[in-house]
Amino acid sequence: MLQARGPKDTNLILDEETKMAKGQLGLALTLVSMFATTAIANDDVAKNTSDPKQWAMQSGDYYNQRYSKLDQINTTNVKDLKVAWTFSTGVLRGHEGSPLVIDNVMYVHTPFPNNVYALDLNSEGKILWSYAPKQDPAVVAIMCCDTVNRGVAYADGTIFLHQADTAVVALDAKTGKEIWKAVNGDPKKGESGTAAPLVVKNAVIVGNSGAEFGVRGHLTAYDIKNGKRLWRAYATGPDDEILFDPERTTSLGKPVGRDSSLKTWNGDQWKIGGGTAWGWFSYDPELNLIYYGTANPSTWNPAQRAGPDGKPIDQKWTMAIIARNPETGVAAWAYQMTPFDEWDYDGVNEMILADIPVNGEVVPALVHFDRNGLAYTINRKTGIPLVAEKFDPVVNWTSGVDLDPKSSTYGRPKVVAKYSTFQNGEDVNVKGICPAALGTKDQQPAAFSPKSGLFYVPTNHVCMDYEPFRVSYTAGQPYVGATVSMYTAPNSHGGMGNFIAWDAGKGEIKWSVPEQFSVWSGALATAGDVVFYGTLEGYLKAVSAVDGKELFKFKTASGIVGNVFTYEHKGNQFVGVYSGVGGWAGIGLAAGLTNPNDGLGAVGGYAGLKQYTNLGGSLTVFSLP
Ligand SMILES: O=C(O)c1cc(C(=O)O)c2c(n1)C(=O)C(=O)c1cc(C(=O)O)[nH]c1-2
Repeated sequence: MLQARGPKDTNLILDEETKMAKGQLGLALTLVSMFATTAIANDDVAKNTSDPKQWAMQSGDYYNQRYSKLDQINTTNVKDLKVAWTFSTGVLRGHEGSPLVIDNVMYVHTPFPNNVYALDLNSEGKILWSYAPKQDPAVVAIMCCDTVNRGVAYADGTIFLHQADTAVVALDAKTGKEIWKAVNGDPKKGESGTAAPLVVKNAVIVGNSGAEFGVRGHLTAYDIKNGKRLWRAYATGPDDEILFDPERTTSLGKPVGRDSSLKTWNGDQWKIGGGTAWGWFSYDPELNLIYYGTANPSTWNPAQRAGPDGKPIDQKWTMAIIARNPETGVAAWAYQMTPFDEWDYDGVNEMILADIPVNGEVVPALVHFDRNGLAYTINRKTGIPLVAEKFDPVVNWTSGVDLDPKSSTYGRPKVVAKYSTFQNGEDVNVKGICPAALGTKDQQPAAFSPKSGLFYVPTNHVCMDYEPFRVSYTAGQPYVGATVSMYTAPNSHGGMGNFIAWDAGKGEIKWSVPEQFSVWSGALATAGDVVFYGTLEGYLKAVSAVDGKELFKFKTASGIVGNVFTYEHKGNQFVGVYSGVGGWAGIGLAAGLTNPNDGLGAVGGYAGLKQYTNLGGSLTVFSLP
């Protein structure tokens, strides 16, 4: 069997092909180029993530594989797992992400108010320190999809926290003392922070949230030592602000040319045009590229975003995967999945890097399960899409992606007119669109096992009715412009989710486990051939990596929207997960909403959840007896 590679080679020289022609964009790029260096990955992150006994990054490694080489827990004994210990976070609402484990210390974070705890694993989880940020609670009102936080990052003895109010804070991992704090955005304009930071070399990289408030999306790098801003790359606007080089940044293998974003917007709508970066970031040390996706264009009402001729217009670079140099921020390539979005299919889901066979040839792939229901296998060096297939058969808004390089619609999805929500500018309630706005998959990250060669994907099986309405922009106020109602995918198994295994070389589902609710928890694959995930009812489940057969389940205190992680301590393998129902799917319970159209349509769709679980906030850790 083909062995896929993990991240390695931490000190490579900048790849000639990915070096951007700096200076051509004028002063801004000349300035960012001053920060270019030749060493690449953060050595400490690379060292810690290569030790399977630790869980040193939210995604397990730079490749976002969420795979552990630990194999003490395997398909035979996983049924014997017992709760080893638990920890109450003292906070209710959605608990996303996971703790980190470095040098026998576990770093636990919470949703707003974003408390952090350091627990000493050598002293039965004794609290070494805790950090409670002071934040204006007004920020809660501008968080679209619950008060979630996807976890802290660690490098060089420092914990990096990205707070709800956008502050990026560096804490001394030994003492919890604040080292520096940077302000990344303005909550008064609707900007917030939920995404986990990524540390590459001397930079901590963070995105922003708020595309439901007309926020202009950006990705920003801060110096890990002092919090000084190194570069900022917007998703929309002039070339020197999106850090695209017209001649060297490519899309579908060709230079993007001048004003690649500006010319795809009507007037200056790009200034309130969304494209936030609130998902997961990955990094290839060899190519020296970071990868991330951008969110929806604002507003959700497509008629308000039509071009000057009243026709659809792309709104670049929202809804796109972008590969950037981590030292300069300059883009190597970009690929837009859903031009002129009409359904809120944000493109932010994780990019999993793996070298896998596609059409008989091993390629450096980036695999991305998009909200729009298509799974993309892309050459991560060139940005050329190789495979784009539906990962849920109910997806109906598109008949697929045109992958013919000679075609005038190369790289674009073919939209099924009936499910377009842009009906000649009229506000029509378009029914039966699959998937719903929260996509076939949302923030819940998938895992990849180099052993099986398969991707394990937590998915949503939900459809919607979508009725656009006119909305005017006021800073800091919702700028949504559509009423959505969500419901279980009709004519199927009756549940709102599936947990699937995916062959990304072929673009095929290998097996699929039906679930009653969307699987809003991140998966973990292990060398024990076991795959773990949590459910919204609160089960931690273990299934066989080979055929998806259920091997273990345990009902935790609250619904699970966190990501399963694993580590080893004193010779024993532990598996843990946060419980605490919430996130967009659980917003009804988390925020106490009952009107079915509230929570951007999720309240009605997931109303049944309250029969199974309740609010919580705890960590449950399992091991073999
Ligand atoms: O456009 C944005 O800025 C933005 C931010 C967030 C967020 O930060 O949590 C979500 C979304 N959009 C979104 O579209 C979405 O489906 C979503 C789900 C969740 C969640 O944590 O369950 N957050 C978000």
